Amino acid sequence: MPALDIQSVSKSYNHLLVLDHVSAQIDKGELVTLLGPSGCGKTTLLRSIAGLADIDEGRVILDGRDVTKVPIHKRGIAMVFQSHALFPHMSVADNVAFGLKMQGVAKAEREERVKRALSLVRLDDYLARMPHELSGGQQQRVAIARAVVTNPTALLLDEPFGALDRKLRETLQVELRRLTKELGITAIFVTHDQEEAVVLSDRVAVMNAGIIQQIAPACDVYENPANEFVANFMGFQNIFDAEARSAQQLAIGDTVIAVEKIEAQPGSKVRMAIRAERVSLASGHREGAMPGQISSSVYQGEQTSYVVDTATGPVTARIPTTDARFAVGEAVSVDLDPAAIRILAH
Ligand SMILES: Nc1ncnc2c1ncn2[C@@H]1O[C@H](COP(=O)(O)OP(=O)(O)OP(=O)(O)O)[C@@H](O)[C@H]1O
Repeated sequence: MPALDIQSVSKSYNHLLVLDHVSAQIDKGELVTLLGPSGCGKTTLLRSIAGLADIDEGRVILDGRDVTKVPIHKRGIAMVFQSHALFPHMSVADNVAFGLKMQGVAKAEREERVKRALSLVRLDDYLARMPHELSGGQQQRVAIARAVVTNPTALLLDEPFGALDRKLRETLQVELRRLTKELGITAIFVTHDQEEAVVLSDRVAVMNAGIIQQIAPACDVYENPANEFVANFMGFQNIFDAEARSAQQLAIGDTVIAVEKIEAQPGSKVRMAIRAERVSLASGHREGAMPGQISSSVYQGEQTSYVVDTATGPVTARIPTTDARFAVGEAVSVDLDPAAIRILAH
């Protein structure tokens, strides 16, 4: 039985369909991220699970219990938001103890659980501090401790690290993952940052226009996008038309490439994707390779990104800067790594 079963949930705001029959099953102890562009419905889905938004259709089942009509405070859910919603006039310990107090947990047990929760977020020594005496990252750690201390059936996090700098975000991502795994908490994390989703998740649900486009382990979404939207969103810089010549041959313009396997009828048009890191370049035109001309280059530190004009259109190649030696206007051969070519579903 899944810990959370989202069954065909739909929601509209002013006749605009924001969630379109969304379904997903999440196992106990699993960390799933909802990833997608601004406005795709991530927060609305999270709020629907929490009971903060009424849904028009569908059901939300938590631990086998239909909670569709159950108010938020009776769902056993804890939430963490982007802005630190700590009580400003309460100490760190009192902030974390608040939910337990509401549940009527006795003082001695409360103190014990608050200490453990704060130790899990490495804030053992901060019990007596006030929120304004903490950094932004520490405040978010307190918010997480406050959320997990009540042993929620699910922990819902809405871009909790959105306001923090990159380095701190990375630290907190690792900590959050460790914490949820240690406690066996089922968690759903909203983000629009694909790197964050890949680092954190057991599975990533990529959303667009109120629909989950793909829900799969992070490496699958990253390496085997289900369709063009997911490929684009997961950073495939090169997406173009091609033709399946046979089960193992793909024609891109006049260039024919041997690939491992194509699931398409010979002669049919397909859309293909390849990451810029899997495209290599060589000076001059070589027989059998795709000919092109360098149109721009951007230095990116360890790597340099080139855009090459080809008969198929622009192709982006990202190669180690130490190997980069191409001038704008130079004629080059473009090689696509056959193992890295992905054929996209329509
Ligand atoms: N209370 C509301 N009333 C009317 N429209 C709303 C309301 N809440 C959200 N919307 C609309 O629903 C759509 C989805 O919003 P939602 O906040 O779920 O997106 P999101 O994917 O979380 O975006 P972001 O990453 O920008 O937070 C948007 O078009 C938004 O304008």
